[in-house]
Amino acid sequence: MFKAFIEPFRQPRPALDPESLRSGSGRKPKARAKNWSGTLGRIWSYLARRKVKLSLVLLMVLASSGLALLGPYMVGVAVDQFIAGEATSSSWITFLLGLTAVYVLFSLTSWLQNIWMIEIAQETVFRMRYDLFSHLHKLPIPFFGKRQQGEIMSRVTNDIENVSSTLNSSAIQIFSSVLTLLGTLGVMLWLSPLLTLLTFIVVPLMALGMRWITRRTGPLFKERQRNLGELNGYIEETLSGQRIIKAFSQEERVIRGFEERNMRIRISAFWAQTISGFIPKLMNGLNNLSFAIVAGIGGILAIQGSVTVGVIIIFVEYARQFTRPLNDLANQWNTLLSAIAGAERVFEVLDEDEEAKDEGAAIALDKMEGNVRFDNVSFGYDEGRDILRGISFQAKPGEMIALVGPTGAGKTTLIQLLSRFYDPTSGVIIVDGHPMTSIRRDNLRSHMAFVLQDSFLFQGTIRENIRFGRLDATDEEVEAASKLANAHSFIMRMKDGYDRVLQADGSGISQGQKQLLAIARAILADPSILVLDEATSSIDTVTEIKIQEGLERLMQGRTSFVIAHRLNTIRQADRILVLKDGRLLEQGSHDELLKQGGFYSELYHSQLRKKAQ
Ligand SMILES: Nc1ncnc2c1ncn2[C@@H]1O[C@H](COP(=O)(O)OP(=O)(O)OP(=O)(O)O)[C@@H](O)[C@H]1O
Repeated sequence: MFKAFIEPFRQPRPALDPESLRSGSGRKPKARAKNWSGTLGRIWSYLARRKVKLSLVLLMVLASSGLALLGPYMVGVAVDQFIAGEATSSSWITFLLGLTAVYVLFSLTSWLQNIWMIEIAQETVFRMRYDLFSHLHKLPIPFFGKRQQGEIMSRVTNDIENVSSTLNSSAIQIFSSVLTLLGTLGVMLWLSPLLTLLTFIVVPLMALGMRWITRRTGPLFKERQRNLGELNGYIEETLSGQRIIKAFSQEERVIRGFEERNMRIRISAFWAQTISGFIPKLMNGLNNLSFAIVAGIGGILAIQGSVTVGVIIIFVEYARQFTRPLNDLANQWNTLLSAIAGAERVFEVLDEDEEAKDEGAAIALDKMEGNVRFDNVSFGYDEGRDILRGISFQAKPGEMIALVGPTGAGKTTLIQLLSRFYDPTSGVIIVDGHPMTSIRRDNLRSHMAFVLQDSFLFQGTIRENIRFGRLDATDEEVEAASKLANAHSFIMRMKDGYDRVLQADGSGISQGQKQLLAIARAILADPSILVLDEATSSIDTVTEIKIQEGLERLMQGRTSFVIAHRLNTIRQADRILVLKDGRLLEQGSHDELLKQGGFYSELYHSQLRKKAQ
């Protein structure tokens, strides 16, 4: 009967998760935090926004930990009263009602602490995620140039998720485990120091046993993780390279490769789990040993009269109870470390300097003529290594400027400066008579549009993708732009027409069609300065003519910078800038440059020869 009341307090002992044993007693943190206190302080600054609720949570944790101790204690006291013959029917009823109240309150306080903490944790990560995402969009382009996209993604998703799950459960669990351990120890010492010593006699054995096992399973789990990582990489690689695999009939070989890797996981996982499977058995065995010691020696002490039966019952229950927080602590500790390391990685990004603010007196131009002058401009991504050297040229409004040169010459870099993703290390870029740095970035970019080789499409309808050029454009304007871009007819042939949903990776639409959409988008944006990156990939002649027509319409009346790969497409350019090793080697019209008989003429003739072959 008493047992029925005690049970609710005895939370199911978590069988140690073999996964968590990879690094000893808990999940191995991916990285250790470098600045513990600083990071904790910053997490606190988020949590502190909900001080009142947080205080309530702490109060509930205190209450539930206390109630978890009170239950077994009341049972012990009642047993002593019963043995001493002091129990009356009214004291029984009081006891039963009291125990029921303790049980109900325990559940209530545990429930409240959980839901309030989840609320606080979710709000905290909501804000962190928001801060991180909005900060990411204020960071300058060089930040992205130096990092892998996947790595940044992992900070917004995995690292934040790590903080979230730790705040949700681990933080409370660690706090309540410490409280329960200290409380249990305190009450036990107060009741009987000797029985306390006997109860805890098995703890060093548990620690030694765990160490012995985890030292063996740790490397096995690591190996399994490595094998798993290898398998995941293999799956990703073979799925993305599916066309090539099929084209070269390599399916069998790929499946054999998978089988080998799959088998390696099977073997390492078998040993890791078999050996770590001993842990719950060991814990159980030692727990029972502790139980037997307390019951045996406690029984002798009870016969001698130095402790009561009630005290033994309390000890037996507490002894069963204290392994839970011990296990919890072991399990949660590394999760906590990993979350702090995750939070640190999030704060690292938050500490990155935003794109420099525009100068106080920065101006916004209502209209841009498109007059661009580079005046002795030099630039390098890394200090001391110039990529562009002393570039000077002028583009008058409406002119078409072509950039040519071998790969790595600096054509894209020049465009990056024009868009002010980077600033020159020396020299100045003048737009419509104003140094570029004195024009507000957003204003400058609003007068520009880009049609790049690999035009980016968002997941959404064709209409939405075109409207990205000007968000307030009407449906009619979107269609008019598409007609000018030569995109309308292929859109209308598609199922759902303008409402056809495109995938972010651009699947379901050809490279040429993507270019036509990008041209429509740029026409809609109606920019003064255009940047075109000519497609290198082969596109069928009909589409190429369409693209060319669309581009010509787009370029009319705008200053255009065209990165050209096929020299015959830029013969009509007003000026061709020939770049080589970051220097402006030659500039002039097609005919002028051919007459000069320099590098351009060499390039042009070599392309002609290749075509003829
Ligand atoms: N983010 C970057 N950080 C450091 N170096 C870079 C970066 N981007 C480009 N570079 C280097 O700058 C040089 C010029 O590159 P850029 O992309 O401007 O050449 P490009 O003329 O456009 O070449 P391509 O025709 O192949 O596109 C190259 O040596 C390249 O390695």
